[in-house]
Amino acid sequence: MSQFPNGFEAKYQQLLGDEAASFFATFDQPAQSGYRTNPLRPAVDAENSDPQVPWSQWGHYGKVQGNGIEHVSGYVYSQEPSAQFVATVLDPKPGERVLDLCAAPGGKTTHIASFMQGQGVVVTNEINRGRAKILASNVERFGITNALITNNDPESLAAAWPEAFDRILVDAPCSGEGMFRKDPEAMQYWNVDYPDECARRQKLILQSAQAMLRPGGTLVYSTCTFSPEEDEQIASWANANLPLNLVPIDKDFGIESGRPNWADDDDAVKMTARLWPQHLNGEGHFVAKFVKADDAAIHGKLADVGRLSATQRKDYEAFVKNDLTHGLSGQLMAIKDQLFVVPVGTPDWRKVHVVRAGVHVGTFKKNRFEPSHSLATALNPADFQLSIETTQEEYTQYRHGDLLHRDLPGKHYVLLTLNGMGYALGKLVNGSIKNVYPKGLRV
Ligand SMILES: C[S@@+](CC[C@H](N)C(=O)[O-])C[C@H]1O[C@@H](n2cnc3c(N)ncnc32)[C@H](O)[C@@H]1O
Repeated sequence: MSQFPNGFEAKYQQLLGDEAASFFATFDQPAQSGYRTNPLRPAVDAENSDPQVPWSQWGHYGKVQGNGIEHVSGYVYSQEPSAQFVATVLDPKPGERVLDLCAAPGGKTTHIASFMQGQGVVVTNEINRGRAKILASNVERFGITNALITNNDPESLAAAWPEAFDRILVDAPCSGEGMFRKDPEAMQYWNVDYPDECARRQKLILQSAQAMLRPGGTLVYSTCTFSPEEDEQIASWANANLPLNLVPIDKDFGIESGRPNWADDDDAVKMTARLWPQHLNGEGHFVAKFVKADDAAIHGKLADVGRLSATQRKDYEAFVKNDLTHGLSGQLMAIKDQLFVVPVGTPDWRKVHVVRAGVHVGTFKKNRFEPSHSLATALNPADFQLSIETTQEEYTQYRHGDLLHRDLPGKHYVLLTLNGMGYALGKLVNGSIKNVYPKGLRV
């Protein structure tokens, strides 16, 4: 049997009774790994023999290679199977404005964006600055073009954006018991009082989160812990004390209801969902879904984006005409010599700390426009006039910083691909493909 922190075993023995033995036995089994394929990318390999995660549209069991082209080019995202239930319950729709409040490293954000198909806005926030940067790089790698990435505490966001969102996900910081099997180091923070400590923070986060939800909007609260203090008891508290009403979650495939006897016999928590490792192939998770009373349109101002000068517009349009198959969708925004495209409907961000808005399109130089590496991840081969397939050897050489050659005329920014998957821009000039791979990314 695994080495648990003091008090953990006794607590779950008492809570689970007869079921405790099968629960503890799961800790001697390997953790379940999974990944999702990316519907924002073209289906380059429709045949996938890895078994499907039953509750997740794009989900499969299996491991992703960190340095493989599928991961580097954002065709897959590694995510534990139970975690894939959360955005499925949130059920975001194209065109909506969605907030992922506790978002790094970006597992749920990339899943949310998969449902939104590039339409609407996903505001993805992370309180921790270092983790917000990791979130930004994962958003970019996955080819998400309709995101506003922010780095704020929930209270400041609530002050800036009252009732501004159709859907909100609170994937709360928690005691992480459901991850003990996957990452035994997570146990070191645990003590018998830790769940109560986390619950106090979760209540504060939920208070701010509900203030940002429009009437009639949907809020999903999730944790990766087993502790009733952070699961059923938080759901019951929010249902009773915030303007949020629990709504039922469809449960199948061994997913169970929350347990009323762990929340003062509040029957409403039967509407919540628990994923237990002894009942399905996945780690421990808890999910509750709420709707805010009354229906109404989104409130709040929209971002005022910087307009392009006539010269900038001409240079950008020349680039689109020469190198892309169509203009970029969204609102173009110039900040000095930098060009961005931000999603239509982005809320006014003047009072929040933005890490990245939409996609960095490129830089205006004297009489020309230089596209950014971000376009290699934001766009797909069909969006470029020319995409050039490379060999595995050329892929390694180019990512190292070398020049490539092709017997092709003209001057174009091209997308370089491996197995049909884009990984970098190249600058084709009369047969030479000049290396424009960012120096910081070279390997
Ligand atoms: C469970 S993790 C999020 C995982 C992420 N949703 C995903 O799917 O990849 C919780 C996040 O909440 C952040 N966090 C910690 N304290 C917070 C607070 N007081 N308010 C908001 N977020 C907080 C953590 O930095 C962490 O990134």
